[in-house]
Parts: sequence; structure tokens; C-alpha cells
Amino acid sequence: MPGAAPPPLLAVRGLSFARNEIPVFGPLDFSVDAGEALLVQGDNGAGKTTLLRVLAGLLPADAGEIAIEGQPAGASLRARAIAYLGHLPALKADLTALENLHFSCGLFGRRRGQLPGNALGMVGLAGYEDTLVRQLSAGQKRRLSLARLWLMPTPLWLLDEPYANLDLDGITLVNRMVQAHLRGGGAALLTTHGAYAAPPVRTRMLTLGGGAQTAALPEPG
Ligand SMILES: Nc1ncnc2c1ncn2[C@@H]1O[C@H](COP(=O)(O)OP(=O)(O)OP(=O)(O)O)[C@@H](O)[C@H]1O
Repeated sequence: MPGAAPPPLLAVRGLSFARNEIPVFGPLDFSVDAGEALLVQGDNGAGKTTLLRVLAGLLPADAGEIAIEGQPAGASLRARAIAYLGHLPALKADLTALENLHFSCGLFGRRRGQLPGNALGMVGLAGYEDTLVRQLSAGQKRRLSLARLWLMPTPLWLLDEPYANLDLDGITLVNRMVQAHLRGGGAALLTTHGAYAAPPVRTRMLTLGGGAQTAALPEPG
């Protein structure tokens, strides 16, 4: 049909998740098109990480539907379409930085025209090719995870607190990567407490409620 809009890259209908019958989030309805970012905001404990883990297929939803490019998101479609950047670096500590990237490319494939060595340079880790991951700082590990993310040939990025442990230059790096990924037809979901600068891209917002509440401080003495 000429002129028909393509389905959203990600479409979520009536998605909900509960633990021990206590609702964590939902039902949620939202969609993200190619070229868009969705900022998932909320206080500590609001359910941001849980939502990303459900979308990535790491936790089962209680109800609802997840579609990727119009198709129900089964395991093999998720594996082809989703890159998940979690709180933990998920790197092999006893392999070098470069070996980790080669390992990931062997598992997931590689973004067209991109090479592990160049990706290391892009995230500011040129010269660390042969350094064991266990010898990298928290921010350097984060940068290596970003290089791995960049190399994955998957259109949908699920980024849980992508700015964590990064200096100002690293925050700019994340924003530039998201911009470039979206320009290439990808999309990204980013969780944030709202304290960080968002990437300068076409952005939708999703705010989750019901997070942790801070009680009044006891009076000293
Ligand atoms: N493994 C777990 N087992 C039981 N409850 C959990 C588990 N992980 C998270 N929760 C609970 O689920 C709720 C949502 O947690 P989640 O980690 O998704 O929040 P968040 O919005 O990502 O928080 P933060 O901003 O602190 O990272 C919280 O009430 C939390 O206590």
C-alpha cells in the first residue's frame, strides 16, 4: 500500500509486571519509532530497570503485548533486534578489552563497516586493547560496554542508566552515540532519574510512579 507508515520499531500494549502480586508497573501503552528516543523517568524503585528487563525478555510480563517492527517479540526476534546495556558491565574480566569486543561480535554479529579496534578508539580506549578488563576502572568498563553496544547490529537499544560512572566527556559520548544510532534508523530507550542531560534527539517521555519515598531525617542529638 503506497504511503503506508511502517510499524513502530517498538510497540507496547497493556504491559504490566507484578512481584508477589504487588504491581511494579503498568498497564503501559507506548511506542517508539525508528529515529526516536524514549526517556523512561522515575524515582528510585519506580520500575525503570524492571521495565527494560521485561522488554529485553529477561523477566516475563504478567500481561500485555510487545511488538518489534509489527511482529510479536519472541526470543529470536529480540535477539536480532535488541541490545541491552544493564547496570553491570557484563564483560569477561579475564579477557582483554579487544578480546571482549571480538567475543561479542562473534556472538551477536557486527554493525556494518565497524571494527572492534575503531570502536575502542571511539570510546576513548585506544591504547587499552591488551588491558585485562579486571584492570579497567568503572568508567573505562562502562566505555568498553558502550563500544560493544556500538558494534552490535541491533536497531533497538535498551540503555539502563547509560550515564552512570561516566565523566562529562563520557556523557557527551553517550549522547553522540545515541544521535548517530538514531540517524542510522535505530531507536533507544534510556532510563534516567531526570538529573542528566538527555540526548539532543527526537524524544518521548514515559514517567513511572510509585518509587521509594524518603522519610524525614531524625533530629540530631
Ligand atoms: N530482584 C528483585 N527481587 C525483588 N524485588 C525487586 C528486585 N529487583 C527490584 N525489585 C523491586 O522492584 C521495584 C522496581 O525496581 P527497579 O529496579 O525496576 O526500579 P528502578 O526504577 O530501576 O530504580 P533505581 O532508580 O533505583 O535504579 C522496587 O520496589 C524494587 O524493590
